[in-house]
Amino acid sequence: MASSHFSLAWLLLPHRMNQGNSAPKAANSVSNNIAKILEQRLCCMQAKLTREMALALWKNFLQITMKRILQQRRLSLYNGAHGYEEEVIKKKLQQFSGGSINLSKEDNGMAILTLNNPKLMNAFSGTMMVELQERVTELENWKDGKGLIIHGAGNTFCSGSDLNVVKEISNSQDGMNMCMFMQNTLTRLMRLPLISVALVQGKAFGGGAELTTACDFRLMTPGSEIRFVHKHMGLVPGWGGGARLVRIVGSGAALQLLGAAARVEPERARSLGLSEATLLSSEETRALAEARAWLSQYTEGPAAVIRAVKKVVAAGRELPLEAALRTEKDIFGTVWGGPANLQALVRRPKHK
Ligand SMILES: CC[C@@H](C(=O)O)C(=O)SCCNC(=O)CCNC(=O)[C@H](O)C(C)(C)COP(=O)(O)OP(=O)(O)OC[C@H]1O[C@@H](n2cnc3c(N)ncnc32)[C@H](O)[C@@H]1OP(=O)(O)O
Repeated sequence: MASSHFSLAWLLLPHRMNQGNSAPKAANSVSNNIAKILEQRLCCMQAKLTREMALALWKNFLQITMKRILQQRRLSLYNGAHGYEEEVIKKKLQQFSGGSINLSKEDNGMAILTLNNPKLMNAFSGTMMVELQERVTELENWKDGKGLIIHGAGNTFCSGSDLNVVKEISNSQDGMNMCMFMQNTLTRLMRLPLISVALVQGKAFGGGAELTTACDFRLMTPGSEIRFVHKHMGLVPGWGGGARLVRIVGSGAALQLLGAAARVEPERARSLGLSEATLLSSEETRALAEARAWLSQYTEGPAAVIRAVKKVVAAGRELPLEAALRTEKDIFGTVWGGPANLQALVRRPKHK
């Protein structure tokens, strides 16, 4: 605005000064000088404005980037202080390609994350581990999101880590770094302000079984199974699936499932509280439609409220009581007097 006013004045000035015609030379020289001074000032101001705008944009960019990095650090478990070398393990994982992790975000606030490596029963290649981290970052930055369904391509969920990769990184340093990398990603996944569902079709084995526990709910199709096969691989869960399983089914049942590498079919999963429901269809498209319908009962409504619901529950699930209560207070503050709250006060619904 300011710069356009100045340009206008500068354009008008010589014309005005020439109107009288009484002392043309002197007037011309004065007008030229004034014009020059104005031109110089204008240039200075434009340069200053451009500099200020660039600086403001840069500051804004830095603030957003810092906020994101801090948010990721806050939501993650491991950083350099824990001997975790993210860039080292990422570089390593990038060497083992295959498959992909696909994300589709829908206008209704629901996202579908597809584990896509059907040739290997959707086992996680190195690049898929890195892609999962990227997709989680994308979901963290999706402010309209309310729900998430994770499923596998080709009618099966996931058979864990790609054993070809496991073999290549079987030394202790790589193993620890991969473990911390996946724990960070799955912890951030679990803490997303989205209500998440693992749709288990076919097999969820090893790391695949662990991934299901990072979701709020599990739905199973007829004939599917969840199996923590780690013991048979001479391992224990390392992606956080052991700790989360204890919180879902209790320590006794977790010990049974891990200790026997037991096959958990839909009925047993339901009775243990590991699965919320058994779907009617085991056909890929129909099962996904059923999962959407099931999830939509929790995601209908304004995003701000649904996300607040998930945040309150996540705090209650993870934090000691006093910290959870304080967090609940803060989250309450984000919805109290908000649009949905004010509209409800006008509507005064009866909750019959
Ligand atoms: C820390 C590591 C730990 C973790 O992350 O927590 C792990 O996850 S370790 C991996 C644990 N998973 C396994 O050990 C699964 C091993 N695979 C199987 O038991 C079976 O393949 C199956 C998943 C039960 C499927 O059996 P089936 O339906 O009979 O199919 P195929 O066996 O013919 O499998 C097709 C094809 O896929 C390959 N495959 C399957 N899983 C993996 C895997 N995890 N890594 C690498 N490759 C895998 C399988 O070998 C077949 O390939 P081809 O032999 O070339 O046909």
